[in-house]
Amino acid sequence: MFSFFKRKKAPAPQESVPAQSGIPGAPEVQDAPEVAPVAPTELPPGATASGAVVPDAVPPEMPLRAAEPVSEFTDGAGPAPAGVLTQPPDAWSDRPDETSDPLARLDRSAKEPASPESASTGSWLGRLRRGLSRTGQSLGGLFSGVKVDETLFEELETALIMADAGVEATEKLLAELRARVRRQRIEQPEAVRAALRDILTEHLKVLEKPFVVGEAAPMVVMIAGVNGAGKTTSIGKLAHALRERRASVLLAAGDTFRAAAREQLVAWGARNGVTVIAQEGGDPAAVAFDAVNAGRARSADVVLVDTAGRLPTQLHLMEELKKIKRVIGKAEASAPHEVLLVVDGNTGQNALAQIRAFDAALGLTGLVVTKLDGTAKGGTLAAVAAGSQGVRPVPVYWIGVGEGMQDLQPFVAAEFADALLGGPEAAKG
Ligand SMILES: Nc1nc2c(ncn2[C@@H]2O[C@H](COP(=O)(O)OP(=O)(O)OP(=O)(O)O)[C@@H](O)[C@H]2O)c(=O)[nH]1
Repeated sequence: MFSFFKRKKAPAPQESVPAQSGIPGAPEVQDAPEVAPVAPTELPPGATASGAVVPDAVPPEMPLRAAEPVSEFTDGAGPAPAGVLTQPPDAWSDRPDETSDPLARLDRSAKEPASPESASTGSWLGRLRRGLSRTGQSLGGLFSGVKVDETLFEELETALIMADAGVEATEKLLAELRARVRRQRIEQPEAVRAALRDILTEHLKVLEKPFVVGEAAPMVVMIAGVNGAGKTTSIGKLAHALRERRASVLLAAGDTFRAAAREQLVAWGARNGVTVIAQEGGDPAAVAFDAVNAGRARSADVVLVDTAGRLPTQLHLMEELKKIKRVIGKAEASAPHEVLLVVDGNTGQNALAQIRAFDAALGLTGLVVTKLDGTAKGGTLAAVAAGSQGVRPVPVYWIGVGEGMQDLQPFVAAEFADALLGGPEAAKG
C-alpha cells in the first residue's frame, strides 16, 4: 500500500501556467496527423536517464522504425534536441523516505498544506460557490420571501432543468422534495432549501469516491477528453496534489500532436519538480509505454499519461485512444489503473454524450470536472448521478475550480450541493 511521506516538504507551488488562448467553449478540432509508430525506449531498473535507450519489449502492434528516443524534461527549458535523453537534475532525489504511515486515500485530510492558499479550504470552496452561483442564482434565489406552494415547486423544476440537471434527476429530486415537505409539514422556504440540499447530497453521493493511491506501483492514470476540456491543466494540478501528499509522480506527454500541449506539460512538470517523458511527434502510445517503464524503473508512485483532445465522433482518434490503453497494458499488465475523463463543467448535457462515448471506448474509472468556478450548468452532475440518457454514473474524483495549482479539489457531494443551492452558507464562501 502507498504510504505518505512526512520527512521532506514538497516544493512550494508556484504561479499558474498562462492560460491557453481561445480554447474554452469553442474548441478548435483538428485531426491528428498520420503518425508513424516509433519504438518505445525503456529505462532499465536502476539506470540513469542518460543514454539508457533500450528498445526492447516493443508491443507487436507498434512496428519498429528508427527509434526516436523519448526525452525527459525536468527544468521546463523546453524540448531537448531530438535523440537525446536529458539527464534530469536528480529528479527523484527529493523523493522522501517512506514512513510507516499507511494512509492509502488521497483526500484532503491526508494533506499537509504546503502554502497558505492550500491551507484555506474557504478559498477554493468560495470559488466553487461563487462559480456555481451562476447556476445557484436561479436555484438559490428562489427561496427568498416566497410561500411554500406549488408555484415554488414549479419554479424549482424550471431552474433545475435550466441548470442542466436533466429531466430524470429533476423529477426524482422534486418528487422526493414534495414528499418530504408534506411529511414534515415544512412551511418555511429556507427549510425547503435545506431539505433539497439534503436530497441533492444523497443523490450525488453515488459520484463521490476517494482517489486511492498505492495499490499498484506505479499507479498508471490515463487522462482523456475533448479538446480544451482542461486535461493538461488538470494533470498539472493533480501532480501538485500528489506531490503535496509526498507521492512521486512521472508525467507522460501523450499529446504528441500539439507541440504547445507538450510544452504546457513540461512547464507544469517544472513547477511541480517532476519529470516529464515527451517526444516530438511520433506515437502517443510509444510515449505512454516508455513512461510506464520509466515509472516502474524509478519506483514512481504515480504515472499520469496525458492524451490529445478529441471528439467522440472522430472515430480514428478514438481508436488511437484505445490503442494507447492497450499499449499501456503491454508495459504493465494491470495498467492503466485509472482511466479518467476530463469534462468541462460548462458543457451541460453534452457532457453525458461525452461520458457515454469515452466510457464505451475506454471503460472510464473516474471523471475530473473542470471550470466549476464559473458555470451556469452546475446541474449536469445531477444528470450524471441519475444515469440520464443511458450514462453510467462514473465517479467524480476531482473538480477544477480555477486555473491555479491549488484549484483541483476532491468532489464532495455535500459541498457541491451546498454551493449549487446557494443560501446563507454558500454566500459566506
Ligand atoms: N477557470 C478555469 N479554467 C480552467 C480550468 N481547468 C482548465 N482551465 C483552462 O482551460 C483551458 C484549456 O485547458 P487545457 O488544460 O489546455 O485543456 P486540454 O484539454 O489539455 O486541451 P487540448 O490539449 O487542446 O485538448 C486553459 O486556459 C486552462 O487554464 C478550471 O478548472 N477553471
